[in-house]
Amino acid sequence: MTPTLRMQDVTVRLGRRDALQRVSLEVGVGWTALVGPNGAGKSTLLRALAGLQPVASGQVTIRTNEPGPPMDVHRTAPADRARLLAWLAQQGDVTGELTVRETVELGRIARLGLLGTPGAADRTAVDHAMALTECMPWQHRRLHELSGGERQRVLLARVLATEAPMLLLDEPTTHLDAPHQVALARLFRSLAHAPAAPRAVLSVLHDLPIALQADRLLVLDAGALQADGPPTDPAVQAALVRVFGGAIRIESDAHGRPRVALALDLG
Ligand SMILES: Nc1ncnc2c1ncn2[C@@H]1O[C@H](COP(=O)(O)OP(=O)(O)OP(=O)(O)O)[C@@H](O)[C@H]1O
Repeated sequence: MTPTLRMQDVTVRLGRRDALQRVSLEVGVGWTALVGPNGAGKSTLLRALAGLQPVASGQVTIRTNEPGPPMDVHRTAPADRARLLAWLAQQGDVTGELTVRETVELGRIARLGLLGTPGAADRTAVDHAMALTECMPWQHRRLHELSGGERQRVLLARVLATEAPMLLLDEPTTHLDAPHQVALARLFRSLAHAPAAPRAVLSVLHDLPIALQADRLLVLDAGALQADGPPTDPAVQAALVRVFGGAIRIESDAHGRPRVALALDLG
């Protein structure tokens, strides 16, 4: 069973303001996109779900198929958490001196712990993650020798190498060109719906055309959840237009599927 993350009535205080205000939601199997304007609290919400951001009130719990009550994510040991969920930071957090392969291997070390010895399964997971993100050709290059988009794909490979059932991805499409954004959207959908081991994929996205391909949208504004549902839900679409201040329009394509357009009236 894929684990489920549950956020109950969570408030996060940053400085003098509430970056999250009494947010409740559940994240389970499927591809969920978290969207909202700059400063809405998306990264804060993702960090709180990952147990990396202390909360002022409320609780985040993980339910697995282990017997017993759900675990409080903020009280779970880092190595146990790493087996359940993987997090892609908004700003790359690894040194540029490492090679691409060494960087992707860090994803396995988080899972093994520093004293664990990598084996054949670890090498296979690293190779597979690099193949999925098309990083294999640069495996011996150092991170600082890569372009922004190439580096982003390596950091994503590190997350995929963990083989964690829950992926929390903060702006995974940053720096990517259009073909690689589309490839990532396909990858998220296939990971979320893999018949043998479906995963929970939660991605913060500014690319609304890509976000509308997700199974579910969470619309956040000013630290509060404004809508939660599939992209076809009129309440979700209305919330999107509202939180982006009318800068976008939601239209229907020839098959009745929603698509987003920038309201490009420059006056
Ligand atoms: N360390 C901090 N101290 C005080 N306020 C902070 C701190 N970090 C973030 N904030 C504020 O908290 C709010 C939420 O920030 P957060 O990074 O979660 O937003 P976001 O939705 O991810 O934004 P973006 O789309 O720009 O990445 C913002 O108003 C931000 O200015």
